[in-house]
Order: sequence, then C-alpha cells, then structure tokens
Amino acid sequence: MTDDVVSAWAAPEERDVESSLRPKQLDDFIGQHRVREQLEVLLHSAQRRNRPPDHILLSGPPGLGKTSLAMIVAAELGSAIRVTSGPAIERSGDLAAVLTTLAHGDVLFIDEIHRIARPAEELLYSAMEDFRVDVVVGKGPGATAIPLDVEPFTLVGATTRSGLLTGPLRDRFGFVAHLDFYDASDLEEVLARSASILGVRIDPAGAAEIASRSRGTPRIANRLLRRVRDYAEVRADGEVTEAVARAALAVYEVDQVGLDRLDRAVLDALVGSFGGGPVGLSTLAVAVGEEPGTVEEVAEPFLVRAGFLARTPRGRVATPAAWAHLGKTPPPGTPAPAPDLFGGTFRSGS
Ligand SMILES: Nc1ncnc2c1ncn2[C@@H]1O[C@H](COP(=O)(O)OP(=O)(O)OP(=O)(O)O)[C@@H](O)[C@H]1O
Ligand SMILES: [Mg+2]
Repeated sequence: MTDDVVSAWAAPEERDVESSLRPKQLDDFIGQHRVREQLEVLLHSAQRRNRPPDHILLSGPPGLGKTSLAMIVAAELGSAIRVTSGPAIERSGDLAAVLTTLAHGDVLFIDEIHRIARPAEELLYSAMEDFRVDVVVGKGPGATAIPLDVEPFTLVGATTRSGLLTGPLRDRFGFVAHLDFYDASDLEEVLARSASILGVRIDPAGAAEIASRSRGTPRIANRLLRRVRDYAEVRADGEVTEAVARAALAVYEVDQVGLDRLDRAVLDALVGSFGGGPVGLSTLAVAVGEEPGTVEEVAEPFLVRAGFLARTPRGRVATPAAWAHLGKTPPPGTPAPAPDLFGGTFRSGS
C-alpha cells in the first residue's frame, strides 16, 4: 500500500510518538463528552465505595482513543495496569497465569478482545463474574480442575468490532462505551495539544485546515500534524499556518475532505469512466489498477461514511456529493445520497 497517511490504523513505527501524545488523565481527553462524564461517575463512585469499578468495554473504530482511555482508567484509579491482547492469549493457561497474578484493584487491559480464543474467553467469564478461575491440570480422564481465586480487578476490553463479541462476554461488562468520530473543533483541540507537546508552532487556521482533513480521527490528525510540521521546517519558517498546511497536504495528496490518492482515483473512475455507476467492485478495481480487496477495505469505508459512494445490490454508485466534490454535474436521475449517519461533518460543500 502506498498512501497510508490517512489510514486510521497505527503504523508500528508510530508507537513511541503515539504514547508521547496520549492524554494521561480524563481531563486531558478531548471530546467524547458523554463517555467521559459516564466514566468519571463510574470511577469516582467506585473509589468512594473503595471497590474496583465494573468491567469496561471500549468499542469504536481505530484511532479514536480506546487504548488512551484504558490507560486513563488505571491512572485515575491509581491502579497498576496489565496490558495484553486477544491474539496474544492463545491458550487459557496464558490467561490464567495473568489473572492469578493480578493484585487487588489492578486493571487488566485486553486489546482486540474480540479475537480472544474461545477456551480463554470461557475462563474469563468466571474471572469477571466471580473472581475465580478453574485451572485444569493434567490431560484426559485424569485431568482435574483446580479452582483458584482471583483478586477483584477491573477488566478493560477494547474492540474495533464489537459485533464480533459473543453475547455472554458482552453481558459481563457493566459499562460499555462507544466512541464516535470527532468533530472538527475537537480535532482542532487535539492538534493544539499535540503541537504544544511536540514543540510545533501552529496557528488556529492551520489547525482548522488539518482538522478538516483528518477523517474525524485523532490518530490521523496527529499524523498529518507531523507531516505538515516536516514540511513547515523544510519549506517555511517552521510555523504551521493555513497556507503551509494546504501546501504540505497537497504534497501528501490529502484533499480538503481527507481523501487520498486512491480514494480520489476510485471516485474519478466511478464518475468519469462509469457515469457514476452502478459498477461492480472488480470492474472498478481494474479501472484503478488495484486489487478488489484493497478498494473494498482501504478506500470504500471512508467513501461510504463520507457520503460519496453507495454500495447497492447492482454495484457501486457515486452520490451527488461525489459529483460535486469532483466539480462535475451528475446526470439527471442520479440516486439520492446514502443516509448520512455522521451528522454531515464529512460532507463536502455541495
Ligand atoms: N480524545 C483524545 N484526546 C487527545 N488525543 C487523543 C484522543 N483520542 C485519541 N488521541 C490520540 O490519538 C492516538 C490514537 O489513540 P489510541 O491509540 O488511544 O486509539 P485506539 O482507539 O486505541 O486505536 P486502535 O483501535 O488502533 O487501537 C493517540 O496517540 C492519542 O494521542
Ligand atoms: Mg488501541
């Protein structure tokens, strides 16, 4: 893949810079006001009762702050945090080893919890509910289950695919927080905060310019900030202004609404070569010289969310917003845009 400057997934080499930019307390966590308020009440009431709070599930698309919130939960409680992930827990013994070494009040963070292996998941049920696990010793008919106590702890699970969670696991979380995409003003705040940590000078118009291209995602906003900073240092006096942000993002081929080269190639083909569709995925993929899977998984999710592309039973269709974004007029009879589930934040000027 070539253009991942607007990918919502973290690149491995971004880990260090991401953790330096992570908000450390609830007060530093920008936006998501309802979730923040709910968490604050949950954590403080648990502290007043001197008991670990209920298990917490954080769900939402990549880059919206789930890992950050998990760290914040532990920090606000003054608790130690153990970090693992669904794919890392292959056998239930791995999980039992972690659970039985937790101290009273610890936070156990399981990232990508929807990917946990089934036997481990079952072990988790009794740990979450009764703070007890049955560890099976031996094999075959002679195997015995030894019940072990687990200190009261708080599980924080994170998932980008909450639909893949089984019912019994989901039911054992006392609190489920769903994170939504951020609006432009929240992203501007994220950018101002990150700029000050990174020692980058940025003016409000520069922040607004980057925010509007960040796809509602703090991770992308922070990444674009770093790219624009590089440009500002090399091609300008180091300050991120509106003009510098525009010029830099033109170099990185990120347009005014956050589409990258591939996103635009898909729209261009759909509108220019296929009259706006409907056209099948594989035909569309050939037209842009990519694998169908790349078009479907890399480009389409945001194009759909932004209201530029609709998936219909007869194929992919460009919406009037897509025609407008490309500066073209749709032929009469172009279907109405897909319902806008995201409050219009990502709609281009029509
Ligand atoms: N509300 C916020 N305020 C400030 N910064 C934020 C906020 N949410 C996310 N960020 C920033 O975005 C980056 C990504 O956040 P985080 O790693 O918590 O996302 P995530 O939801 O765990 O993503 P993934 O699903 O890929 O694990 C972090 O470096 C953090 O600095
Ligand atoms: Mg994470």
